[in-house]
Amino acid sequence: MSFPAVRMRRMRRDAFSRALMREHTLLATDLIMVAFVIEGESQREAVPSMPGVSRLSIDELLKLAGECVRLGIPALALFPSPGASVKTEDAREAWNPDGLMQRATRALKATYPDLGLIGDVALDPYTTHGQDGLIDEHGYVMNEPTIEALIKMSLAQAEAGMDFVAPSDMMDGRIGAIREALENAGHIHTRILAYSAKYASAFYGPFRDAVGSAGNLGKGNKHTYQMDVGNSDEALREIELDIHEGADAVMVKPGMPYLDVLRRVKDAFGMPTFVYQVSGEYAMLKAAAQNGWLDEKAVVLESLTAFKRAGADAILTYFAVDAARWLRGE
Ligand SMILES: NCc1[nH]cc(CCC(=O)O)c1CC(=O)O
Ligand SMILES: [Mg+2]
Repeated sequence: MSFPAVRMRRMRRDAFSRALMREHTLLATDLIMVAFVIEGESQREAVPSMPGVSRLSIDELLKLAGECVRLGIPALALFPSPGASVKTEDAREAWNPDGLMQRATRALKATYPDLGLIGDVALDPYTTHGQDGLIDEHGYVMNEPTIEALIKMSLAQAEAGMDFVAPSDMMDGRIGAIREALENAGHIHTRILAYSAKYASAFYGPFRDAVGSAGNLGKGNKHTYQMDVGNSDEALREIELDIHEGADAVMVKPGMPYLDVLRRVKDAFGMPTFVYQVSGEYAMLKAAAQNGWLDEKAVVLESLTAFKRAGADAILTYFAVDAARWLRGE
């Protein structure tokens, strides 16, 4: 059957039939807000490379959490920006029971027990060298010693009440090791969101400014553990391993340049599949909008809908609060 019997434009003519045939609709419940946490009180430090994003002290974080709850955003992903004074070669502050993440988690859980909390598990905010793991004398990130540190970090977060630990480090075998440690400690409900297919991307630049690891990393890079940009079969192998090691949800990161990977992952495994619209994606959209070159609301909602179309079950995005407000017409 062809033209004129088939006129694709017939269904597009009116808003009601466009609505009826729409395959994917973005909801506030698809979104995970991302926040950077700092010490202090009443502190909001603007991140210059991410206009509109601030690092928040715990009391300010509580206000953001309240807004997430009001808007129906199910979860908040926490990233610590602990400051230079606690950074060490061995990152030991990461598992201090009274460290920043642990205090933030307890405060949030006390006030908003139903808001899901996702804790980043990686050493980069806590190391003097800015790598996600512990390094040997050549600067190579050592796999097993790093896993031992990540286990301690995960247990500290779980103990504080974190709902999801989210290892973003890309060490081999860490999901299984963390799962076993959580089970042995009785944390049978703590979920693991595995950053399984995490690429060595230049789109993380503004994030490294935000958590204060950029200066420490210097000219270093993360190519010996994060994935090569040219690969997607490898992403499927990474995801499969993490599923077998006990991940509850898997992640593809970055987002917009990796929609093909997202689709392959969702099709291959049918796992809860999350995607991260990272800091550089935020900065790109924001900068163009601030120049008047793009319509911010339109492009942000379009980009988030595209993640759903590509197979994402949930989206970590710095735009979560804005997007949820726009979806309600606020
Ligand atoms: N463990 C580090 C980490 N966790 C999340 C991001 C990036 C997030 C973003 O760019 O928004 C990074 C940066 C990196 O791998 O260097
Ligand atoms: Mg892996």
